[in-house]
Amino acid sequence: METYLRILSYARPYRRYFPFYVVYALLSIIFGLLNFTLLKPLFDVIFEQVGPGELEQYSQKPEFSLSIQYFLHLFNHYFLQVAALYGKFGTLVYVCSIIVVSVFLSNLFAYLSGVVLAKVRADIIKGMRMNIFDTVSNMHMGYFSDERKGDLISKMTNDIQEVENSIVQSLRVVFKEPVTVILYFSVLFFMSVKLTVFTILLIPVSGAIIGYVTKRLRKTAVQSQESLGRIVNILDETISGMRVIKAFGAKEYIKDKFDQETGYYAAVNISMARKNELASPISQFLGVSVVAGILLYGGYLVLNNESALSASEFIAYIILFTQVLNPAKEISRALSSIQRGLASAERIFAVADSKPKIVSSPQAKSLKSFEKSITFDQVGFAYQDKTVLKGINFVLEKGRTIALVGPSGGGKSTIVDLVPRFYDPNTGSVKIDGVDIKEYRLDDLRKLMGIVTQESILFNDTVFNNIAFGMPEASEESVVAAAKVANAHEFIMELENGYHTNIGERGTKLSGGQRQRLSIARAVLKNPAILILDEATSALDSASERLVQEALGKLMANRTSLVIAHRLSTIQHADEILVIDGGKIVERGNHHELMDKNGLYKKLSLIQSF
Ligand SMILES: Nc1ncnc2c1ncn2[C@@H]1O[C@H](COP(=O)(O)OP(=O)(O)OP(=O)(O)O)[C@@H](O)[C@H]1O
Repeated sequence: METYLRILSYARPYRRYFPFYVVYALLSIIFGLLNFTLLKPLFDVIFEQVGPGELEQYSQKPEFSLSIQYFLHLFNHYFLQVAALYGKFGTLVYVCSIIVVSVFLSNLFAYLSGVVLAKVRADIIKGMRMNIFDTVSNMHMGYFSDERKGDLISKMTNDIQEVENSIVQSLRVVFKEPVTVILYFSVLFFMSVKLTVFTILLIPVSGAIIGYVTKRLRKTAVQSQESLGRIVNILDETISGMRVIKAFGAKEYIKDKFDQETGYYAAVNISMARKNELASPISQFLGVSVVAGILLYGGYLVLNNESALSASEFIAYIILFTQVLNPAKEISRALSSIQRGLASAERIFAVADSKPKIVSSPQAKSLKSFEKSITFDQVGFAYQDKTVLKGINFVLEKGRTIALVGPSGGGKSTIVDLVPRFYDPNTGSVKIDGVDIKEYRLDDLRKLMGIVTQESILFNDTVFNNIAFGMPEASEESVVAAAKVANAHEFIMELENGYHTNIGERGTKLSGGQRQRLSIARAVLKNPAILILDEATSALDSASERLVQEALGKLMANRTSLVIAHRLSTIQHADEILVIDGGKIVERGNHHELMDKNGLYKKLSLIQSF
């Protein structure tokens, strides 16, 4: 229930539509009901059931009062007048015309209420999507290594779709169908209390049976959505890793994996469908059984003259009752789909409720410029319980470059990730201009930095938008200027549409070196005070390598840079080199000092393995 209400809370901004919906829905129900209440007089006329007493009774117009009695009387008054004037057939035409008009109105209002609901439904889902997207984009980096990507994508697409299909669809059922049932039952009560009490006694029994079936659906729904998450994961890995899969002949392996998961998904869905499909036949069967019961009991009462119902009233009663079955069935069907939707909604809300571990503190200071230095003071860090950094101390002065080198897995990437607060240290602190970076506003801190990663992170967009990423106000000239500094302008101009060429997903239409130069151009345009650079390890051909090196050189010139270095040229130009191994700084100094030391650095440089 709590989850359900929470979904509805997304509709709060649209509550002004609710009165429209209520009015339309009520009118639709009332006009629908009118059809069936016309049946009784119709039968009366056809079966010639109207006695002289009744004729007498309705010959006068009634005194106005706001009661069912008044309207019934008024209706019968006109009805008998029409009957007297036009005869049986004329009355039939009269009744049928009213039926046609009221069916038309009933459906018109049903349509209008549906339109209002569709708007609210679309808005609820949009609100949910935006909410999740926002939450996920605010999460700290660690979250993305803990959560499976496929599962996240699946939650943001399939689960939301499931909520849309089931729960929001059932909104109609929440109001319209129960009101229909209540109104129809009121009329039934009005017609015969005895018979209606009898039918109401039968309903909880059928309700309990249907409830039992639908409750079991939820667990299966969770399994199904989790499996779908894994399917998306495999698909994502397969498509992004197609090159490796083909080269290593791993097609069969990945196919088997996919086959297993889709097989499981199919099995879960079959089991879910079995339960789901059961709901409708069961309610159909129970419904007809109830009608048969009423026929039997009511027929007995009528035959033995124990009921106030006339024969035509009894038939009208039965017909009206069968009309209650439809909304009742809708309610039972909605109950089963709500269970599925709730399972999805819970998965979505688990994401929506995750709290980012790295946020600006409420008293955070603004940080407009970088003046003096970045300091690592006794920094220690662990991923969960795996310690990867211990007692890291260094000072990076403004305008200087520090290069981090060392064997793989030593902790270099982790060190640079602490500067933009992708992670926070467990012990010690990282300071900018003498103040712990946790005390600055996160946005301000990151605005000072430009990051060029080992793999060029490009988006399926134009060259222009990839360079001006996060800077929508950047001018054409500034983007071109940045591209020129990054040695990218020439190749961009050779592309089909120059700066407006779409570079494909992750820039697959470009070469490795071109991708790197685009990433560099992006950093040049941002012109950050602090540059964090993770040099690519993959070797480029010498011409391309020279262009990239030159571009990097220009990017780093007169800038404060923290570089994970793999190129000897970068290392030689660094003011200080920190050799990182096993989470510690094991050697430090410039190139010559370190070569003289005869330690790990010398060993690494001799085998060229930075
Ligand atoms: N998200 C993570 N969760 C758990 N452990 C991690 C995570 N990221 C890295 N590690 C571990 O932390 C250690 C340091 O990794 P890091 O990436 O900082 O090393 P590195 O020196 O940059 O290596 P490389 O040169 O290969 O990129 C490694 O042992 C690695 O297995």
